Amino acid sequence: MLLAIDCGNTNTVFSIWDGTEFLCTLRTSTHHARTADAYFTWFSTLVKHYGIEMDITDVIISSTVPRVVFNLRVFADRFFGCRPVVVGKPDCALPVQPRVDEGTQVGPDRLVNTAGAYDRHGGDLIVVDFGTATTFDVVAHDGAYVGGVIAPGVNLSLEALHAAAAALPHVDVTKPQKVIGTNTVACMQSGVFWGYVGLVNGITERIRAEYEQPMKVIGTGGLAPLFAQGDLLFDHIEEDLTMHGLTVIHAHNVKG
Ligand SMILES: Nc1ncnc2c1ncn2[C@@H]1O[C@H](COP(=O)(O)OP(=O)(O)OP(=O)(O)O)[C@@H](O)[C@H]1O
Ligand SMILES: CC(C)(CO)[C@@H](O)C(=O)NCCC(=O)O
Ligand SMILES: [K+]
Repeated sequence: MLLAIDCGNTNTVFSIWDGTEFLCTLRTSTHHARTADAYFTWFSTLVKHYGIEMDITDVIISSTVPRVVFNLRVFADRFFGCRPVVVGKPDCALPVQPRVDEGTQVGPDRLVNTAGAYDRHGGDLIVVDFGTATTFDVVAHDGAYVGGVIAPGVNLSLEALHAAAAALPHVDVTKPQKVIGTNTVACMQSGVFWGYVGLVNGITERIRAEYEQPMKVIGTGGLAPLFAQGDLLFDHIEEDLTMHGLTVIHAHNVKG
């Protein structure tokens, strides 16, 4: 069985893949100081809770936070006796090499999303991921990552408003009843919700114009379904896209 680990700047997600389906998906906050033993205590407790027969032989890691990789390597080695595949490291092969400016370190999560989306949909795609940042990844006809867009994340924008303006409270993102807010919270929610609907619409439209080929738009990340309520933003929404991409890259490395 494969353990796929996706470390974002905010959350780290573990998923167990038995070759056919994901048996469970576990989420914790990302902390570089968490030790291998702490990961295992948390992980084994939840796996037992869900009654899963744990038989992990392989581990693959994608991390946008370089510092967490050390303890995750120790975790894989100590508890599963394996050397993990780490996306973005020289010894991890990608199905297709990215085509970007020399010296650019593309976020591993974007490479993983690219591999997962190309496997399911073929090329000429825009993948929109609502994580700590909102990213747009352009996937070429042959499955290469060829660039994209990085915008501030939804929760980050709300936090920035709260942090910078004394009278603005902390609010959660949601679809507001009306565009014209009649209280502070409703005004902030409208700004963020309709602002991001406009951002996604505007950027995908401009990417399409620049790319000059028909493209499909795939939404992923926890907030994709919420924003899809605002407009026809996506051709598909796939919450497990990053995890799927990890299984694709792992299979590519085992085979290679
Ligand atoms: N299934 C879900 N339904 C509703 N909200 C979700 C779901 N999964 C995650 N979220 C919320 O959506 C937001 C985005 O989650 P997501 O996992 O896509 O990115 P993140 O963990 O915030 O960022 P990163 O991956 O960069 O660490 C988070 O606030 C999270 O709490
Ligand atoms: C943009 C984020 C933070 C999104 O998780 C991540 O992909 C990252 O750190 N990227 C590095 C820069 C780049 O992708 O061009
Ligand atoms: K993510």
